Amino acid sequence: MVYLQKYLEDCGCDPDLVQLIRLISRQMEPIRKAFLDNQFYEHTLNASGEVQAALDKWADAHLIKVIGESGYVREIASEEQEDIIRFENSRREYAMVMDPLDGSSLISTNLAVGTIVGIYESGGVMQKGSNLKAACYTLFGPLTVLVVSVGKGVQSFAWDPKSEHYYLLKKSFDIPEGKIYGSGGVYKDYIPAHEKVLSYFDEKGFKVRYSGSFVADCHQLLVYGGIYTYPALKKSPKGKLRLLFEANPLGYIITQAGGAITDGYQSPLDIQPEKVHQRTPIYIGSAGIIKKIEEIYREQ
Ligand SMILES: O=P(O)(O)OC[C@H]1O[C@](O)(COP(=O)(O)O)[C@@H](O)[C@@H]1O
Ligand SMILES: [Mg+2]
Ligand SMILES: [Mg+2]
Repeated sequence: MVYLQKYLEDCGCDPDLVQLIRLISRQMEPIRKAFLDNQFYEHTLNASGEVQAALDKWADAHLIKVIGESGYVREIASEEQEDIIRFENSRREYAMVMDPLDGSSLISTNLAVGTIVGIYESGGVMQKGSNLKAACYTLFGPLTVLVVSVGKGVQSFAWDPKSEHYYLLKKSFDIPEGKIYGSGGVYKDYIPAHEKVLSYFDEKGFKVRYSGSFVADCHQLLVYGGIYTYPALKKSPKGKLRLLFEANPLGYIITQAGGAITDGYQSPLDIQPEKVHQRTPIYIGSAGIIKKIEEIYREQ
């Protein structure tokens, strides 16, 4: 069995980056254990104006504390924090963006949710996603699975509670041109370009697979191919998902697996962020389908 730390070291990762990814990965069991006592919703809103789940706040506070104390990270931007958090005493310049708990609306349904993290080597968090040094996410499903990319393709690791290690599950992913899709939003709010994209999916006989958890709906694309989308809507032209915490880390990983991401016109990975919590429309998944989606948008 190949364990996470050994695999990252064999990839030639900086030792502190190996330790940072390992430290992040080891917070997933405490987060998983916190599910039981954090099934309720708070009366507070996050910076995106969304009601916070107790687990959103628990995971956010836990990760900020542990990662902040590690000394590896200079800045953290979190979906659950209004402002960027700076650690003056950090001994390294890594900068981390995170969605501490993605899929919050599913916590009480026991469907798969996860934690999303992007890591920049230096230069702070307000950077293009194309500058990411590494990205990872966990999926709290039947297994606790960690999916990670350090720029050398994509690997998945499974948590083994007996040995208390993550061991290598799959050492590479190559996204096929699949025929499943999941679209956020409601029909009456769809813009004409998105309606045309959905008609294309129907013509091609695509099946709907949408759970309400971005990280879970994206993860399945690594295996089956296809598309996850939360598009621009009439009343919210930038869609729902956040550029820094959701689009960029998953866009980096899916691209590393031979897939692609677009907002309809360009890759969000090429967008210079202006606001910490800015949103972006997202189509993510099989590269050939993304190309077709951009053709449809160009024809509008
Ligand atoms: O409930 P909707 O409108 O379908 O939106 C679901 C989407 O919202 C999200 O839950 C937003 O993420 P958070 O749970 O981190 O806020 C995505 O995971 C998911 O794809
Ligand atoms: Mg999210
Ligand atoms: Mg979240």
